Amino acid sequence: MDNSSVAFVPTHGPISQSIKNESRLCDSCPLVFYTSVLTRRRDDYLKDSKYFMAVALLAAKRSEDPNTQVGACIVNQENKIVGIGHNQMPNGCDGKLTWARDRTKDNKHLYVCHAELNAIMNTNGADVKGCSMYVTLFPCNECAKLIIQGGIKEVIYLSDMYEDRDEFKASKSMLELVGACIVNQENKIVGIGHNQMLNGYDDEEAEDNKHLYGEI
Ligand SMILES: O=c1[nH]c(=O)n([C@H]2C[C@H](O)[C@@H](COP(=O)(O)O)O2)cc1CO
Repeated sequence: MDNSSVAFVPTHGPISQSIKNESRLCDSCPLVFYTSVLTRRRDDYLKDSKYFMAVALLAAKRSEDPNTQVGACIVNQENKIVGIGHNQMPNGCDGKLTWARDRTKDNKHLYVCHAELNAIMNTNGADVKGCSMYVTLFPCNECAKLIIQGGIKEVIYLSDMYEDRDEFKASKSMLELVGACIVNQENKIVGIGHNQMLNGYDDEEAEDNKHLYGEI
């Protein structure tokens, strides 16, 4: 028998009990030969887009912001993660600056480094050109500039809670100017791909590929 396609499962424990009917005992060892279930590819594995957004969500958990935690995960064209970031105070300023929101006084917005900026800075020298960014909150106008100038081809985001604000309208305009928009109204995940970097990735294709972003 070709052992490369066979999984061994101990005869004791709940799993062996549940599969016994489909199994036969090995003559020479106290293991159950189990060939029919554990050699099949499972369908319920974490797909790429969900995994990368989950990484962004996990990164967000590291943020000390008392109001909004944001995470970002940059993925290259080989589907490898090249940068992860969350919103945080600049290095060395931790605990020394206010997290207050009120813009009329000393406030966090003057200091905080956004998740997108940190993800780009955390790439350890990797080029972000042609990469995709998974981010838990739609990028502001300043982050959109970084994304565009860095050559990131696609932004996939979860929340668009500040969509009515001017910074976010400006951000969307800039990203739309350089790319194609993919909208999945149902689960609020939207991708914006930069046309010139996606080689013929047009609106129709984008529409067809909506399913790629799935549910998170
Ligand atoms: O794209 C973003 N990325 C990002 O990291 N942030 C950070 C800055 C703040 O720490 C926090 C937003 O705070 P608030 O929701 O209280 O205004 O999220 C905010 C945005 C959107 O402005």
